[in-house]
Amino acid sequence: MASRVTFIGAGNMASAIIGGMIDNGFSPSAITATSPSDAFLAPVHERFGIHTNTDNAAAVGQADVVVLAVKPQMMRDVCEGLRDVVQRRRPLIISVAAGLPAEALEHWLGGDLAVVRCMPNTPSLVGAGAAGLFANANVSDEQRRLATELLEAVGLVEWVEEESLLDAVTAVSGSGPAYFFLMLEAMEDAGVSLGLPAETARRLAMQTALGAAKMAQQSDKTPAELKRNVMSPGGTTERAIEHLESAGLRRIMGEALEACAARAREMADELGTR
Ligand SMILES: NC(=O)C1=CN([C@@H]2O[C@H](COP(=O)(O)OP(=O)(O)OC[C@H]3O[C@@H](n4cnc5c(N)ncnc54)[C@H](O)[C@@H]3O)[C@@H](O)[C@H]2O)C=CC1
Ligand SMILES: O=C(O)[C@@H]1CCC=N1
Repeated sequence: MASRVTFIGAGNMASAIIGGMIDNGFSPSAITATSPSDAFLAPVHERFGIHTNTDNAAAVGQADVVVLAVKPQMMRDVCEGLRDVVQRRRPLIISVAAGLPAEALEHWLGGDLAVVRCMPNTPSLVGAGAAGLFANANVSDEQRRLATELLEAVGLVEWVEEESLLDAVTAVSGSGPAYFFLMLEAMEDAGVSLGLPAETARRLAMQTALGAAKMAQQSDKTPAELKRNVMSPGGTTERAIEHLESAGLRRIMGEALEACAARAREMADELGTR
């Protein structure tokens, strides 16, 4: 891709996307990341060989795409500091911040801009990300293709046509890796309680998660059917699944994802954008 991409912020999410882009053949020389402190920038420069800059506006001066990857609480100040250069240059803006509406970002950046809101996740770092994207009315088909190309370099891209659905995407896939990491922790602990060495239990749990996800992706059966195929009548899996169901796992997952989406809405309210 010939486009020059500047990341404002060089933390977990920016590093995950940058790493995935480079693994997928994007040129490090077309990527710049910014942060107020060199302490954050030195590791990403060493790791990825990209340009770095402590001056956000200078880094945006050459960019075709600007990825806003700072904490939501900092976004307003960051955007207002970029207003002049963004209005001159008019790059495609892609925000990965949870909660913040495209309209607020556009307003803070001076108005009338093409803004894509993206909710990615950290497995982007290993090329297995999942991102939900929403485009405001100013985004052209060409810019949609550009955003798709950029995010597809690090995984699955799903566009949503209603912005409010990004809160649901946050609940399922944005925060989702943490639920599976929790599950891995719990399965390792349970394996250790049953006598396995911790490393063995961890490797078995990780490979099982990977295998189950791959099977679910590749099979034309639903997860419910695949689950039933593991459950021999009167066997071991049936006993474990009965326990999870009667302990309310489905209800707990539903409540957890609802709490997650509610927090995304609350964050937007706290930042005075709704
Ligand atoms: N961590 C995750 O799994 C996900 C995070 N997000 C979103 O990504 C965004 C970033 O989150 P993380 O990467 O986890 O945070 P982080 O704390 O790891 O990174 C934030 C970065 O912003 C930099 N920064 C702070 N002030 C700045 C400024 N004035 N100018 C330029 N850079 C500045 C920091 O130095 C740091 O490099 C958030 O808005 C979050 O909602 C979205 C999806 C998943
Ligand atoms: O926890 C958070 O707020 C961010 C957004 C989605 C994943 N991490």
